[in-house]
Amino acid sequence: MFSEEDRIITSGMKNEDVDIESSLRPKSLDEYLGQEKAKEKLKIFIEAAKARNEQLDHVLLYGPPGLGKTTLSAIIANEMGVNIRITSGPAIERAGDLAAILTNLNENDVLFIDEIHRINRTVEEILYPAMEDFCLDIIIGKGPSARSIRLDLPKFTLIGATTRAGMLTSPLRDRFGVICKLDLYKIDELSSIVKRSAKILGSPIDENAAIEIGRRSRGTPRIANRLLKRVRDYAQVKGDGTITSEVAKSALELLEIDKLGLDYVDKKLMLTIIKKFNGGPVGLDTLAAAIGEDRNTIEDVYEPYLIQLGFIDRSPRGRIATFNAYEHFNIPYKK
Ligand SMILES: Nc1ncnc2c1ncn2[C@@H]1O[C@H](COP(=O)(O)OP(=O)(O)OP(=O)(O)O)[C@@H](O)[C@H]1O
Ligand SMILES: [Mg+2]
Repeated sequence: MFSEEDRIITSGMKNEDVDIESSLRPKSLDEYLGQEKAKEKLKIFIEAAKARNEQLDHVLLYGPPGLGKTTLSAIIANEMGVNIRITSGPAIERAGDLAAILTNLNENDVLFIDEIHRINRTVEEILYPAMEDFCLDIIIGKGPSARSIRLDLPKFTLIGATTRAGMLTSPLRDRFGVICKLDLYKIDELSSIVKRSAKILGSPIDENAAIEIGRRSRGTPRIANRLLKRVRDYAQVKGDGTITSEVAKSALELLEIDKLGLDYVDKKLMLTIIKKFNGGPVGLDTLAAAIGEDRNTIEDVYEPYLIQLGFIDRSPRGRIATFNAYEHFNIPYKK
């Protein structure tokens, strides 16, 4: 019925995002709102590396999609005053592809590998010595005459991004000196992001409207920006372009986003636990089969927000719907 493309609150990228995205992307750590813990750590390490005139240690960023991993990587390179080369795990097919990228880096550059958990085994093995000793071991020739030569690489910083650190092999994970977890954003942080974006887009917005949009953004800046763009269209057509809280509310209602930002997949997931499995516990695989979604998608995309809302508890025996969830869906709680 619906595809992922139709979901306005998908945290994945859509085509329309590409052009506006770049204008909304913060360029420095100070412009990057929220994620105070990660920012504080990074500030110190960046300052220290710069003072020593060295490359920054390798950084692993993990967290749900749309929280700003790509943005943060570009900011790190910017703050270090170096170039960034962007690629992704699935894009590097052969060991030779990675070797070509690595040998073309300049001293202290950042190599950003998105979805690093999807890198293949042979490519991953090239990364180990590259990350640890900044060298490549290349085998030349075949059979008895084969020999291995070492090629020195420029000192570089690898920034890896993944939705879950647990999906990385431990030898790879152990080679990152800085590990930063990005958390879902709080409503006030999201409303600040909305206000910042509205300013860049040239749309006047009320404080309460910004909060209203923030509240329905599932803790995710990418969704906050997308909702803002839709609400802005509505304000332009139905009003004078100013985003008041009335305008925001009507627009969001029209988009069928409920007041917590839940959409039909979230509802289906919660109501399946509540009605079909009597509130749980229900195992992840069983739940995934019941709602026709992939188990990884449930874990990475839907569950983090439902857990933050306190709608789902994880127990060793499976997922449980909480009192809050029953209350939200107006279903009498019987436990
Ligand atoms: N801390 C922030 N402050 C302001 N805007 C932000 C922040 N984080 C992200 N954004 C905005 O959200 C958008 C999405 O961020 P980004 O593409 O970096 O997410 P991501 O975590 O890399 O997502 P994915 O995991 O899907 O690749 C960006 O265009 C940016 O404008
Ligand atoms: Mg990204």
